[in-house]
Amino acid sequence: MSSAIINGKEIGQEIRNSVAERVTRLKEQGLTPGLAVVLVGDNQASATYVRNKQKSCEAIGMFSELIKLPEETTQESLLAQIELLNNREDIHGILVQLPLPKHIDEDIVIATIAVEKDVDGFSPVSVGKMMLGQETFLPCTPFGVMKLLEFSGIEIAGKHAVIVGRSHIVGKPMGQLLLQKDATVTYTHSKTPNLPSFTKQADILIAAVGRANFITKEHVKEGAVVIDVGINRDENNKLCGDVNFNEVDGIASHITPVPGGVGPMTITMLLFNTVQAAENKLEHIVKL
Ligand SMILES: Nc1nc2c(c(=O)[nH]1)N[C@@H](CN(C=O)c1ccc(C(=O)N[C@@H](CCC(=O)O)C(=O)O)cc1)CN2
Ligand SMILES: [Mg+2]
Repeated sequence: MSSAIINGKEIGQEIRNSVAERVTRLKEQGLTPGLAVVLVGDNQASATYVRNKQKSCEAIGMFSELIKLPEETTQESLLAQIELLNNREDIHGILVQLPLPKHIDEDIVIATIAVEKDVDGFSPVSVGKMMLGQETFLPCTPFGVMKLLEFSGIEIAGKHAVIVGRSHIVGKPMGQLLLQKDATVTYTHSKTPNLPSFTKQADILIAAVGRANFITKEHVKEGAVVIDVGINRDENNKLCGDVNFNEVDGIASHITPVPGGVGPMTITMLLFNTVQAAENKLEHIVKL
């Protein structure tokens, strides 16, 4: 029997509909949520993601502004742009599309974004708050995975979640969010010996390694929930995940496809966070 497909396009659309209603309510109160997207250089994939983010904002009535800077932009002038956005009343969320050109220090740039506008949830303060379980913006991809699990009715408490990958934007926060929902979490990575001996124990397996079709049937326990965060190109230049879907289909109880699984949730949760940022501001004004 085939595994149940977790459809990120459908779940994402459902969440976007409710975010759109929140946008309408904010506009009735005279506030249009605004997102600034900063794109440096000419990475084609980044340009596509940024375009999709802007289109998604427009589709739900949010304002978005693209700040497009040339590849040779200095770190100093990028930081100055972010400071300007930090101080703008019409901008509630700021995101800097990653990766940045090599001569720019990503850590310094991200740390410059005002925490109340950090809708990617990447700044050290946002990450610290997340670790402490405090209210903050959660990073969009792991936040989206939590929503996929929730909407699919998958129990997390008491389950063994195994994460493959330890990036700052996916693997590390993913483990934290699952831990906060009472999963037992194991982190694995490229230097983990005998990887299948760990992944085979997973009730929930999160693949975030960035290697095409890396997770095969030998990594997966019968009945596991398999979440594929990878976006890769295979030898035929076809979009594929970190999981060899055809091999794992039928072994897993549930599986996310690529495309159409985790990917659409990343932009959905960005919209969600930006609306939240605008609502926070309105609440602040009301309190004053
Ligand atoms: N500042 C940020 N930079 C980057 C992030 C991020 O969350 N914030 N994540 C990735 C890229 N990314 C968004 O920026 C992103 C990647 C993929 C998708 C997506 O919808 N994927 C589709 C397939 C798209 C395709 O056809 O190529 C899918 O999986 O269905 C959305 C967002 C790195 N940088
Ligand atoms: Mg760099």
